[in-house]
Amino acid sequence: MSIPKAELHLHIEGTLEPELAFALAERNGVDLPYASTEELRQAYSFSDLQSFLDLYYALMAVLRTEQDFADLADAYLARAAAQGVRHAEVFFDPQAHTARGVPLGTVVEGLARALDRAPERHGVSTRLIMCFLRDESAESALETFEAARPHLHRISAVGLDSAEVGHPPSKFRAVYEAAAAAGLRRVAHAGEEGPPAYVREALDVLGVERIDHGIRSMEDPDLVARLVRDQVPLTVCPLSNVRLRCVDTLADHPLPAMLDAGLMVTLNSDDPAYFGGYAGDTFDAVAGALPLGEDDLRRLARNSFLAAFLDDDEELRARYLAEVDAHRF
Ligand code: HPA
Ligand SMILES: [Zn+2]
Repeated sequence: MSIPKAELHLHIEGTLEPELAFALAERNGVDLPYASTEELRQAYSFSDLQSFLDLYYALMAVLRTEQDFADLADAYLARAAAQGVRHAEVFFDPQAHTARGVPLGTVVEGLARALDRAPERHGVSTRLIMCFLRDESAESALETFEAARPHLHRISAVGLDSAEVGHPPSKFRAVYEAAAAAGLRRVAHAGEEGPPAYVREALDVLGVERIDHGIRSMEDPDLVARLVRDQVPLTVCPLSNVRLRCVDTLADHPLPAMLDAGLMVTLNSDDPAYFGGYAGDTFDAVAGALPLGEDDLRRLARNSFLAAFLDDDEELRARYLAEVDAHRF
């Protein structure tokens, strides 16, 4: 679906398509334990978040140089633009790379090379969001933040991702305080596999402005009432939820109930190379499987720009919103 949209929940490492993984493996002399792209694709069958993360981190071995990160981001931006994405807020996982000996500067400067030219090359504006791995220690997150200080002019926000259960947001209070003091915006994954209490903690302890996923909030009516009252954006990823078995089938997804409840929901692709679709594919899939009308789809697209970190360019946000309003299905 080509309606103009912002992508607010997108892990750049999750856009690594099998073809690019093999090309980078060859360029860098990295051995992949798969004979072909088809064999690799067949491994994309997940039982939960952890089973996905194991493959996701393993494949990152092919990403080594600035050019690799630039090529990865440029390939994503081209695909996103072709599916109506006008603005992309891109997550990256620095610790997944520094742990393999790839310097943080290589990652940030490589990604920035592609992001900087995205407006002319692809007609896409961008922001970069640095995520901490919640299954690593709080000290490691703080060290990562300190290492990122020379690059903060490139980074708009911090986020929190990886294995959720057993790693509550409160573990990261200190690094979120440091990020806020440095003027960064704050988001966090919460309520994907973890309980509604993690969503509350992300808001109350970490001071986040948006919740990534947040679908399990629906189990807690008081929390839903608060999220509606404050219009806290939830970056929902239905294809991810089905592939990681947080939801049985797309037809069972709580997206319509979330919209009915008055929640500020946006639609996103999370790790599109692994979960079966980019932003436009995700709009197509939910439109096909769920009782959503054109008004709902337009609302989801409007929400994506309203929830975007475009406060420093309200003119651009207004232009995007006007494009959504002018869209004909
Ligand atoms: O959906 C996700 N959840 C947590 N961590 C992640 N890292 C990439 N995708 C995800
Ligand atoms: Zn995610």
